[in-house]
Amino acid sequence: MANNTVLVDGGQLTIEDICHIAKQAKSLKLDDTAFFKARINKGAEFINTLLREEGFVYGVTTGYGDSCTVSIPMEHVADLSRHLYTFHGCGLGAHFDPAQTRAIMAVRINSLAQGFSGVRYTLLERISGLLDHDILPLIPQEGSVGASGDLTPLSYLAAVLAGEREVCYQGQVRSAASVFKALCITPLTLNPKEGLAIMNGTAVMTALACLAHQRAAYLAQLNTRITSLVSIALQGNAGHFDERLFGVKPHAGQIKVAGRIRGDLPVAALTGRNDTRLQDRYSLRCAPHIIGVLEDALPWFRQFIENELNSANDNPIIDAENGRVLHGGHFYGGHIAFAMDSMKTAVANLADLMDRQLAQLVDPKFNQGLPANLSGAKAEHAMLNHGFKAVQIAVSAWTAEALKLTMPASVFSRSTECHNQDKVSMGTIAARDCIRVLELTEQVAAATLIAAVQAVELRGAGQPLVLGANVSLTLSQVREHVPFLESDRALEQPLRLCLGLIRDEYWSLYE
Ligand SMILES: N[C@@H](Cc1ccc(O)cc1)C(=O)O
Repeated sequence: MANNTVLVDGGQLTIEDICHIAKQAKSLKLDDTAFFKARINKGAEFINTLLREEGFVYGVTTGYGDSCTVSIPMEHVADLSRHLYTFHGCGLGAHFDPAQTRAIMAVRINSLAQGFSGVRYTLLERISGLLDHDILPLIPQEGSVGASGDLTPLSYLAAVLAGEREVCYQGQVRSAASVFKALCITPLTLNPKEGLAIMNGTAVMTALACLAHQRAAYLAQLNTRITSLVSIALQGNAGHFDERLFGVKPHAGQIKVAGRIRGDLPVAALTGRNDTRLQDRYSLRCAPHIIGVLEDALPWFRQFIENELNSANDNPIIDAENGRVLHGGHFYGGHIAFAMDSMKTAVANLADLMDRQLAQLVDPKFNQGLPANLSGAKAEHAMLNHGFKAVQIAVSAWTAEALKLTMPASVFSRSTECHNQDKVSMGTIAARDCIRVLELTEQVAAATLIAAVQAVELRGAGQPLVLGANVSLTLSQVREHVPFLESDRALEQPLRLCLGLIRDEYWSLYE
């Protein structure tokens, strides 16, 4: 398999696979072997057999959810999928961006490829075809309770496959019908179970969770490097990251963070006892204990996310092999809800940590002799210049906004749909909150990184510092893009630039 493709064959995908497809670093390749096609088609054929022999299948010859007691006469069965995506066309709010939309499509196709949804191979091919052409359904973000699946947002994928609603194609919003016509794509008439199979799962929240996991992992490393810079700039006590010290409280992620900071600090700082200050404030001394929580949680987040990603999250489950239709609640996104609620809390704690680190850097009462607000102005203009004062205020605002979003979404279950869905996950809201918390925390990181680099340079102005290779690399990689702040400057542009670099994972951090 060429390594610029991700094979979807009913096997296991990783978070990275989904992120690669989302960012177009790799393309999705659907298994086209006769074996796989037959395995998938067997489910669709089994539904036809059931219809012929028994004349009854939930969601095929019945209404949906609480309306399952309503029977659909055979002559109307073919219209049911169209009705399903049509009445769910009520999403509101901003649309998912292109990367998120690709991730959603890839996650859904992978669930259908498990072979338990009773859809035709053709349906998988059509979703994969949309990804190949980068025809992206315009999906509104709001309107899923994340338990009866992401029904409403996924109805936009179902409708587009049928040639309805709008897509984003080559950067423009156009009707799906016009794009299909231009590319000679025939709209797909969905089979009776296919509308439900596309919509009755957790693809939206799981896709966001994959993207969030990658961003959170990078932020944990970036916050670690920033902590090293802050410690150097504040002449911190390197002994706080001592190997033996962490050996006696052995959380693996915490040990990893302490080790990374230790590796970043100049060797001289590690040898002696810090005689100027015994104990730094908690935002330095406890940084491994804060970042370490996220580092330790990332593996279990991954386990939850990848399990969901590689599952048949649908209902009913069509077990063609054993000739059974299994009715359950696999559309319920409880694991993703919990992972996202937890991740947003751990990430917002990083925002809070960096906010406190920056507060120390700018404050002449605590910054060990650095200029107020880290202003780099020469003495004759010092009184005019305010350096990072407004940036620090903005960081406090972004941090407050991130912290405010940590209210768990999963505890806000509402009994809905005539009390059929009387307990729901709210996982999609949790995932959207998590993405927003990540955005805000990246803003905090961009500002703190620029300020910390300035602080290290100011510290070195009197007597040049001996810096380790990692830290020197970060300094030069920041300085390639953001010059030293001597006289007051509007910092929006460098902040935006830095934010883009964080999102592209530009800085080399740790192995
Ligand atoms: N998730 C429901 C199906 C459903 C679909 C659409 C609805 O509007 C409501 C319910 C089930 O599988 O039981």
